[in-house]
Amino acid sequence: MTARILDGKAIAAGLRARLAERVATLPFSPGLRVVRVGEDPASGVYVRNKDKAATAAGFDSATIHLPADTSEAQLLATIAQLNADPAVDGILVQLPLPPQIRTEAAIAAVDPAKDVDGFHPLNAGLLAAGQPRLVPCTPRGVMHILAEAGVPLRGARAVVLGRSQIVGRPMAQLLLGADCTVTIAHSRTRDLPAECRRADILVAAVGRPEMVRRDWIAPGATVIDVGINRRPDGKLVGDVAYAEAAEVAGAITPVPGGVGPMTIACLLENTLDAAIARRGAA
Ligand SMILES: Nc1nc(=O)c2c([nH]1)NC[C@@H]1CN(c3ccc(C(=O)N[C@@H](CCC(=O)O)C(=O)O)cc3)C=[N+]21
Repeated sequence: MTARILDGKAIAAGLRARLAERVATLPFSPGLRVVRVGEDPASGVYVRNKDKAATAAGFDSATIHLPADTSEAQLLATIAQLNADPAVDGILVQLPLPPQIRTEAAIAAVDPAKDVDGFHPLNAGLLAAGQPRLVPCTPRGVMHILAEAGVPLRGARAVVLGRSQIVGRPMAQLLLGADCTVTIAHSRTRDLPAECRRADILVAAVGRPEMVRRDWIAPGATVIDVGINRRPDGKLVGDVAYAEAAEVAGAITPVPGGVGPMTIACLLENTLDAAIARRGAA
């Protein structure tokens, strides 16, 4: 068998087009502000792509770039200004942050109503309580891909590989909310390959290049690769050994062109949701 390729790039383009149509009907431009501290190189590409996508879809998007030696107090003051600015609907503090800033402090400083990353403990807690409000972009994007691909969720066995606050945990909550039987596996899981082989839907989000091999995948399973790792030779690879996995899986997302573009489209979707919730327009 050779797997169906789940084209996240195309699905993201469709989603962005629908969002742009909705934005065009609003009496305002939803405001998105990305706060970047320092020069993390991976963040550079991401911030540029996001800014381009947001502007093209009619959002009022801008990046606030602070120097690498910004103090935590200075960052919190910048966030407070954005919280207070009525034109700003969505705030994203780009991670990773430099070591002098506590990530939890920055995340907790964002007004939960403007937290378009869905990282604030209030939004994480609401999701865990089964009352999702603003949901992290990458897991939201994965749910769109599964829906577009027509993957049955009710009663399906889903294994999420990775337990981060950003992807693994919220991903598991969304799949549970869609009536999957969910396992969260991680670096300390005993016999990881056997655990993964039980999955109808396998979501790999560990950040280890090509860790998931052919024999970790049940024939016909849907494989979602969240990893974006740059190899020493410059090539972008996922957490899944793509070529061999595609020989057993029923469907698989590529890297690049899979989950990554969905993350950006869902950032716009969250920003539109936040804008409508805040301003009461429809
Ligand atoms: N507060 C915060 N929120 C984030 O969502 C966040 C963050 N910080 N820090 C960095 C990571 C990384 N991230 C990516 C999103 C899309 C692509 C993407 O579109 N990738 C393209 C390839 C781009 C390329 O060629 O490098 C693809 O997979 O096809 C990549 C990376 C969001 N992040």
